[in-house]
Amino acid sequence: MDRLRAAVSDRLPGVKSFEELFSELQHKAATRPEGSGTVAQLDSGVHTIGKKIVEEAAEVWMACEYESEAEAAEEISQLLYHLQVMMVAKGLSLDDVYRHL
Ligand SMILES: N=c1c2ncn([C@@H]3O[C@H](COP(=O)(O)OP(=O)(O)OP(=O)(O)O)[C@@H](O)[C@H]3O)c2ncn1[C@@H]1O[C@H](COP(=O)(O)O)[C@@H](O)[C@H]1O
Repeated sequence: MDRLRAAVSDRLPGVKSFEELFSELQHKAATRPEGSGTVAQLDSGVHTIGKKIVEEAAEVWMACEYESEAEAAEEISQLLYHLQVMMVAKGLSLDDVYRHL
């Protein structure tokens, strides 16, 4: 728990954690604000979200093999986002996934 607290307090201001992003996406799904890309993704369905995950995974691979660390990190963040969108689409919680880690 101390390590978790240290990791949170070390984070740059304005930078969200995996858990914070997931809460935000769940809130967007529940409130459906105008202009939300997440709501549009959710409306597009599991098949389209799945294709996006595969596309982002390929971008992660390419960035890690051929691009900078910063570009690799950005692609990884996008993959994590789209995985979270799929979790919300499927009604999965963080614990549903964490129990397999
Ligand atoms: N972290 C993300 C995030 N990562 C990736 N993406 C989306 O994933 C796309 C990936 O970019 P690419 O360049 O790979 O894709 P692209 O092919 O150019 O884009 P598209 O043609 O697919 O739109 C981006 O265009 C975003 O639409 C994200 N969209 C939203 N978020 C966060 O999710 C939260 C809710 O966002 P909204 O629902 O848009 O309010 C906010 O905190 C956002 O910062």
